[in-house]
Amino acid sequence: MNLKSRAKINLTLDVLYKRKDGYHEVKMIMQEIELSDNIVFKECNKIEVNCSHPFVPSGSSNLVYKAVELVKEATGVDAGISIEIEKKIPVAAGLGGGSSNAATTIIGLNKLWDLGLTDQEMENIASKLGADVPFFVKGGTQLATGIGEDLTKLTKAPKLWVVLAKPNLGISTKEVYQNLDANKILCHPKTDRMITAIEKKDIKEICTNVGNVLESVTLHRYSNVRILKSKMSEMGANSSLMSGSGPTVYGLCEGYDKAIQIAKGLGPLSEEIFVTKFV
Ligand SMILES: C[C@](O)(CO)[C@H](O)COP(=O)(O)OP(=O)(O)OC[C@H]1O[C@@H](n2ccc(N)nc2=O)[C@H](O)[C@@H]1O
Ligand SMILES: Nc1ncnc2c1ncn2[C@@H]1O[C@H](COP(=O)(O)OP(=O)(O)OP(=O)(O)O)[C@@H](O)[C@H]1O
Repeated sequence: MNLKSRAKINLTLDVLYKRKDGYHEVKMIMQEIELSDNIVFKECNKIEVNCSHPFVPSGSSNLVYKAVELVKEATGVDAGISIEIEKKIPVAAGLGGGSSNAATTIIGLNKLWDLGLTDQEMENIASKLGADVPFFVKGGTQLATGIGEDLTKLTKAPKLWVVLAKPNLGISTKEVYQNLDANKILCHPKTDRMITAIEKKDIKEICTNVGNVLESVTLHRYSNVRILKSKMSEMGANSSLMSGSGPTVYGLCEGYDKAIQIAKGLGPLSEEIFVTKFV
């Protein structure tokens, strides 16, 4: 069996405060995009996870392996599986690639092993793997609160093209959160306005209200992320923003031709550029 494992961007990402457990209380709107990895499931008598990407581990330290173990633990199934991850989503990029692979694994095993898990049960398993993982069980457009695991599905957002540009550096999400002072955030995104804009399918308002407080950490540190963001807007994207903890920057466009034009223009500045769209 083959399943697509799609990436996400953060349309908004607000941090409300730092919790006692070290995590941050967030309020963010996540959007699934078409850019995807391919996950191949094959019958096997033990757990095997392989990925040929140089920065992604094979074997037991891969999030996918951990997802298989958790599904087995939660359901009592005694079976093996061989999983191959064909990577296209840039790694350590702010696009949730590993989280998506883990969620797709839970969904895939639920089908293959006929487990009858509900979305809520799959989200509960997913939340043990990472803050971003539960989102990918249902995908689409969702409001995420808590550390990212309290999810509310929103109306489907209107179709927008997305130009993604990933500078040649990997970023640790943990470090970015550690370097954020939640008491000194100057500008919080207007999440509620974004929700209304999505409900009304108001593209102009959606593009006006994107915002990510983690930009204050990553843009401050890396000039190439700053440059990519401003180039996207200069070249005519309706808006541009960093996704997650970065370093990927995205530009939103109403038309495919504009998105392609921007992607071509960014060519010399970034090795990994993709044109994709909202799911
Ligand atoms: C930046 C985002 O990708 C936005 O969607 C997420 O908030 C991060 O999600 P993620 O990568 O799945 O995060 P995890 O793997 O659970 O956590 C990585 C590290 O990020 C920090 N972390 C994560 C989520 C959160 N709400 N507060 C945090 O402080 C913690 O230090 C944690 O050790
Ligand atoms: N299946 C996987 N796919 C990608 N990375 C994985 C996987 N399993 C473990 N990892 C490790 O997780 C780290 C983060 O990779 P990932 O691509 O998920 O980051 P990200 O896009 O920044 O995630 P997020 O947006 O959730 O913070 C990488 O350094 C990688 O080695």
